[in-house]
Amino acid sequence: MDAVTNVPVPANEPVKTYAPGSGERAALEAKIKEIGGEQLDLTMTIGGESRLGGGAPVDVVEPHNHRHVLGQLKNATDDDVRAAVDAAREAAPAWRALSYDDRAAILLKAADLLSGPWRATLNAATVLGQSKSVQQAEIDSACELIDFWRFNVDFGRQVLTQQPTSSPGVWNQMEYRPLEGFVVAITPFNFSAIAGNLPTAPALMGNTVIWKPSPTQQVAAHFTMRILEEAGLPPGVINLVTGDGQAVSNVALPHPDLAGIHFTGSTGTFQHLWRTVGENIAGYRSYPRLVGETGGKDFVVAHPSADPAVLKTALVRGAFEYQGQKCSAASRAYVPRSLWGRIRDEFCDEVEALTMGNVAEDLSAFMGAVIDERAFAKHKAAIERAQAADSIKVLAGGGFDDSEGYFVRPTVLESADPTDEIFTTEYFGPILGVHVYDDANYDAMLDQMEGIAQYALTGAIIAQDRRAIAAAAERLRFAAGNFYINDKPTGAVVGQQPFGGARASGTNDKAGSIFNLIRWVNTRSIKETFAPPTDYRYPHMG
Ligand SMILES: NC(=O)c1ccc[n+]([C@@H]2O[C@H](COP(=O)([O-])OP(=O)(O)OC[C@H]3O[C@@H](n4cnc5c(N)ncnc54)[C@H](O)[C@@H]3O)[C@@H](O)[C@H]2O)c1
Ligand SMILES: N[C@@H](CCC=O)C(=O)O
Repeated sequence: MDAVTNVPVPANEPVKTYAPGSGERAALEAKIKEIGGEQLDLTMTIGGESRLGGGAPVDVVEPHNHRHVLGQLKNATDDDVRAAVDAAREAAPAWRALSYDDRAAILLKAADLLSGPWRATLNAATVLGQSKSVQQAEIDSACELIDFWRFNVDFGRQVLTQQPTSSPGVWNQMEYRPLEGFVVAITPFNFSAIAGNLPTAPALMGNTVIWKPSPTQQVAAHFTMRILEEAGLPPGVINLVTGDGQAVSNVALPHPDLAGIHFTGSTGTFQHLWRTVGENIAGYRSYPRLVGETGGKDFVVAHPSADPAVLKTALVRGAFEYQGQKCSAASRAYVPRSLWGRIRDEFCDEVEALTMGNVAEDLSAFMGAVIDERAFAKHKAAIERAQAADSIKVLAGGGFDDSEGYFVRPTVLESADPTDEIFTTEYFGPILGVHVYDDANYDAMLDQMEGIAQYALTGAIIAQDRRAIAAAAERLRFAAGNFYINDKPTGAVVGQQPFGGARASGTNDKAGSIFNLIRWVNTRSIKETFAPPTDYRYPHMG
């Protein structure tokens, strides 16, 4: 039974349309009604047992209708996290003793369950809990998560096949052990796919995990855990703890068996986690692997040769889909004066016309609400500052209303000062800063914008002149980990555009790729000599 197997060849999950009258739309509507009509107990799962955390309760609400409570979680306490650490350590020997194929089969089954019977549930949870439009939910909680699970199985297999050469009389092998200890996965609110990928990628490579989702993503995280259980994930392999993460910081991060952190979220939180590890560095059994994908100040650069319709579409979709709450969202644009004069009014009219509302009731809406009160306050403050600044013109949007949901209108700000904070600060909302440059200053503009923000996540060049494209690609080589030519800077697809950025945007280990999975193994080189020497003397000794 020790055959070296091939794993199924992965292909990207097709995106369903949810057109009016379609079967998938009817199934989604029914699930939205069902989940929206319940009050869920958003439990932890520790050692396979579901129970509520021991700390303060947190209501999880619909962002577009914040009086409606979807369920309640309780913050995990230090004792809860200690129990999760114990469960992860207990489950580790049996989990790593399973073959790669056995572990992979669980993720492949989870992908099939999500592609079929669980699709409407996870999409409905993402629409309700994170205020994604149906189209944005489908590309995230269905397609991207299915892709992560199927493609990672193939990428992990490729890691295992990397073997050294052997000279005559010797057999050299590379063994891929899991890390010695447990991995902590801490996940953001904005992508159900990222939340599902971060704990399962280390688990696939044989590690056991403590998973701490964002409270505002907990409804979808809750169902993700149920899918993994139905797929056969043994108890203790992934232990879900709920809440704000304080107890994880207190208990799991300084633990001697912390073997790695798999994080996606803000730059500030990642730096806090890294600092905590640094402060405890002498106490660990091994150096913890730190993998973190964080913030962005993503750009669209337009050249005078750009196709105006391509530019407008890249800006509208890139900046405002999912309310600009993608780490990849276009939040600054550099447009030549000649082109801006031609597209500005039409572009701003399109932005003003974008539909925004209760995405769970109106499946045709383009946008929903921003995630919570804190995000709303941040965006409101940024817009009010811009409205009060002489150097900034508010060209579109500028409105906000939190009476029913946390609604912020898609907003376009123009400033002649390319150092203003609208070009440097991640607002993580539907706010786009535009700087208009003189056509003759293309090169100088590239030099200025290259390093003005601390991030290097995504960026796009919109141009038809090949020399202009080449100049942007070269000068902005280190300004983005994902670079797009004549496309929006969002919407990376697993297996096609491995995703991640550098500088303050993260460790760039490219989620959903072989480079990420390599971080979750600890290699052992084995040399076997078939006819070992029996005399210590070398020929030159005579
Ligand atoms: N580069 C990427 O791939 C990528 C993808 C998605 C989101 N992001 C970034 O994520 C951010 C938005 O997500 P967010 O608001 O959920 O980020 P966040 O940093 O506020 O939270 C991320 C996670 O960290 C947890 N957390 C916060 N403080 C903690 C602490 N002291 N100890 C332990 N856990 C703690 C949160 O509860 C959450 O689970 C943006 O900056 C965005 O750019 C980056
Ligand atoms: N991978 C996603 C962004 C994830 C961050 O929020 C994209 O490419 O748009």
